[in-house]
Amino acid sequence: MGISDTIYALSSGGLPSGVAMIRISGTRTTEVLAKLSGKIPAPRLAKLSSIRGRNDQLIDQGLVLFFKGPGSFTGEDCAELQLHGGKAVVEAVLTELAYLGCRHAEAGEFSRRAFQNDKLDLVEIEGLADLIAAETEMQRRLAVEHSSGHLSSLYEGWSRRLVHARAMIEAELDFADEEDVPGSVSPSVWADMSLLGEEIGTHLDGAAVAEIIRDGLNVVIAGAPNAGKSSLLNALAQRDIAIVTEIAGTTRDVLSVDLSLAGFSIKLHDTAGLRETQDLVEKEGIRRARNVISKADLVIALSDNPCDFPELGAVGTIRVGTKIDSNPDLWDKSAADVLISVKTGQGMERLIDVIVSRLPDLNAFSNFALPSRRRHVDCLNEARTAIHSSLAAADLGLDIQAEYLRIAGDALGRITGRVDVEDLLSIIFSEFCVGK
Ligand SMILES: Nc1nc2c(c(=O)[nH]1)N(C=O)[C@@H](CNc1ccc(C(=O)N[C@@H](CCC(=O)O)C(=O)O)cc1)CN2
Ligand SMILES: Nc1nc2c(ncn2[C@@H]2O[C@H](COP(=O)(O)OP(=O)(O)OP(=O)(O)O)[C@@H](O)[C@H]2O)c(=O)[nH]1
Repeated sequence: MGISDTIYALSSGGLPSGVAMIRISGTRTTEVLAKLSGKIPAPRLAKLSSIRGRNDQLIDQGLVLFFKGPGSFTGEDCAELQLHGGKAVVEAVLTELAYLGCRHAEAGEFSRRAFQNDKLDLVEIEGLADLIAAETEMQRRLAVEHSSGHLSSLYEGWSRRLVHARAMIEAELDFADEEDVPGSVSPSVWADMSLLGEEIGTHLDGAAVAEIIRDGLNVVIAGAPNAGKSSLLNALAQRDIAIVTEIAGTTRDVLSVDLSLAGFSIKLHDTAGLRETQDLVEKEGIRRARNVISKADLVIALSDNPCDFPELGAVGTIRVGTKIDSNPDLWDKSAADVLISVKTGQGMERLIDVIVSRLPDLNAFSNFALPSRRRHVDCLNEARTAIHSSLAAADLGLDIQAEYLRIAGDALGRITGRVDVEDLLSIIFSEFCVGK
């Protein structure tokens, strides 16, 4: 490796902070530590040291940790400097590291090295990125299943079963008599492949829920002008985000806000009131409203008049009657799912309960080992299809059946990164922050 194979970055967050952590990785780690702190501490023991720059000038007193490769996060020699989290302190140490010939790490570069040194596979690395990005409890639980290796073990178990089946088939092909057509493979092999296809199918059933947990549920507030849409958005967000006026047609563009409900991330969108109009700007607003409604996971349809609910044709709709403080007599029970007044707060808790009841039922899943990324889902689908093709190809010969199982194994291997993923790496690692 060249002179700048040793990388560094501030791995902790914004400054100033109580303590800041600078991480170093690469072949020159010990040399750099010796220059900065005079000595190399015993591996994995935090040692309080003076950190000195050129001319022996004291920069800070902090904790120094050394991790001898390959027993480190990246698999290389690594070090951590846990400093006082002042801007100038950190700046001085980073400057010193550059002076000593190290290079600032790129986003995700520590994790990339961990992958290259077989410390982490791609599922774990993607899980780490998700764990760092997680804002809700559900996102954290999903991510930690990936980052901790649980999902990787599941996929590796499946890969081993495929390899075993292929080995049994190859043995039959190799050892069948020259004149003989290859005989049959033990039925238990096919029974296991059939079971594996089902297991992958069940696992894939969790993908829709995982996607909602990871990317959030799209909830759209829709209805006629003046129905109280913007008032509801502001009330649910507990912030003054949308402009509220008595003028019908106030909201033009789609306004979005992120909420956390029952541990789920919700993307709530306020839209322009739906009506016939000649106003060009309002027309465009309504076009955008219809567009987000068509992509919604859930629509909250508002009306301040029971005879006037918008017909949206959307998948999941909650019908909400508004302004019941001013028009209580207009409504009978059957007209709406929920009646609210943003002004008095009446019905708001019930509305939230109804929204939560429309969220995926996590009790249906025994754990959070769910496929959360398009990339995983595509590979899993490919593997399942190939297994089914193999099972259906009994008439075409064992070699064709074995080839389908090879395709299935490769698809699974691409999830964890054991097979053919060079072109994916830059995309995956670029999602990371620097220092990870
Ligand atoms: N101070 C500090 N805290 C941290 C990290 C870190 O790098 N530094 N982590 C960074 O993400 C996470 C912990 N993850 C880590 C993963 C592996 C190793 C490591 O040294 N692995 C070696 C030895 C394993 C062992 O002794 O059990 C190895 O895998 O060989 C360290 C931290 C969260 N907390
Ligand atoms: N009395 C009463 N008035 C309400 C309530 N909610 C909203 N309003 C009033 O109804 C009017 C319209 O509210 P908005 O929230 O702007 O309605 P909107 O559906 O977003 O309207 P557009 O942007 O025009 O589509 C405002 O004057 C609000 O103060 C309520 O619960 N009770």
